[in-house]
Amino acid sequence: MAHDILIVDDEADIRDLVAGILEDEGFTTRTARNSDEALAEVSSRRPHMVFLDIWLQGSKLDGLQLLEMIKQDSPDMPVVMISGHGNIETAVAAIKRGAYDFIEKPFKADRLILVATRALETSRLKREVRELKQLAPAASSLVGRSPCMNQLRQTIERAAKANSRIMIVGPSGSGKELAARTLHNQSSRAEGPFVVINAAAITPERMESELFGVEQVDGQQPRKAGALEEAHGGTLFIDEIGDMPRETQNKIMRVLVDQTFQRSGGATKIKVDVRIISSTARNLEEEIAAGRFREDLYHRLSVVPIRVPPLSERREDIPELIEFFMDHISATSGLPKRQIGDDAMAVLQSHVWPGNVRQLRNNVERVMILAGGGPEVIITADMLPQDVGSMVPAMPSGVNGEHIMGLPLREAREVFERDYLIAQISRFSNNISRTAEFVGMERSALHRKLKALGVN
Ligand SMILES: Nc1ncnc2c1ncn2[C@@H]1O[C@H](COP(=O)(O)OP(=O)(O)OP(=O)(O)O)[C@@H](O)[C@H]1O
Repeated sequence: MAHDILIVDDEADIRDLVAGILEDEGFTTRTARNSDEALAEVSSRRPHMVFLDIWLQGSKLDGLQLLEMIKQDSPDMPVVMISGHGNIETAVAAIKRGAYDFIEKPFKADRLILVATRALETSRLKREVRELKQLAPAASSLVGRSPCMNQLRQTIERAAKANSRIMIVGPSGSGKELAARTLHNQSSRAEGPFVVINAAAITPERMESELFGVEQVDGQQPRKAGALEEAHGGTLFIDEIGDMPRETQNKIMRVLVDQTFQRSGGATKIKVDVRIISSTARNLEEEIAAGRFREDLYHRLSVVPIRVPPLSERREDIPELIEFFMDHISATSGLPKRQIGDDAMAVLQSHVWPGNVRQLRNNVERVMILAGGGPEVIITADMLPQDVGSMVPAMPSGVNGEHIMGLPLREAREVFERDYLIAQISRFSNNISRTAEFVGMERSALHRKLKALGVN
């Protein structure tokens, strides 16, 4: 669809000239002679952009006043001011009030077309960013209200304010990168860049050029800026720091001491202001003991250590995470949301989740794709991916276990009751009141039952 451009000018010659040039380029144009006509055009159908004369002789509102009216109603619509010779100061004032740019009379056709194309492109990009932000709240919010997640959020909030280096420790897929992003977003560097480098995914040979950049062999210009340079004024997140080669560890140590480094193959010292957040799923103490990681580097990087707990320590977050992922996946892929039946939720909450939140998310997506049907479909336990259902260590062994068949009924029932109750208690994170409510017993009766079954 051709872009629709409104041209507001009291001079017929200028209106015709601008309209002619833009129409030759394939734009659709409308014209207005004064502020009343302009406002009527805008309210009849919002144009994609406006060219607006600063003076507007014989009009109720002058260009600046009209600009303010338009911006109040449509803050994202680009407005380019047309200024007469010697009006530059007014044009600058217009930009301060939200105009995208200005062109000075007399102008060349090329300049007019360039300004229009850029303004429309910027407006499109802004709209896309806004839409993507709406679609992807997932990128920056830590979901979960379990005590350990609340504690993590509190620690992040405190640590974000300080400028100190942070080491985030936690198993794979538990949310270390998300925690690092949250730290960055809550810090005074939030407006600066957040650059990620994954030490496990980069070969030792490439690690230095990725971090420090590469100098052009024959000239002064850098051929490639490294992650440290890109992160200037912001945060550098080094994922899986335990996998960083020893040689690079030595170099990064030097950066930490005086915040300067040299590009690969270069001699110039580059000074940067970067906050480093690192993460590891490995036990760095063991890596230090084995001589694979520098102890002094560890102490420098781990001024504030933060632990992200595995999902198995916060099973009560699972329903909220599932809801969150369903919303997100449904918004980004168009798949309908589903309802999770009680039996399926019990299995999902009892599963060990070695791949943590990432694995949970992938399984939610798999279920949404494979379930078929619409939002009315209720996911039952037998519809879950097989490896989820079969890897539930806390599920009653009496249900599928063979040994139950060798027991008399009374003892088999005891085995079942014990395993069933242990599984439910673990699912509710050892909260007896919530377990009692779910299994349909009084709290005191559940206590007595557990005592009789020998469960502590
Ligand atoms: N608390 C949470 N709330 C919402 N989404 C989460 C949460 N934790 C993790 N995720 C999501 O799970 C996925 C994995 O998280 P992330 O990449 O942060 O984990 P990680 O610990 O850095 O993993 P790795 O060790 O493999 O690098 C991401 O899609 C992330 O958005």
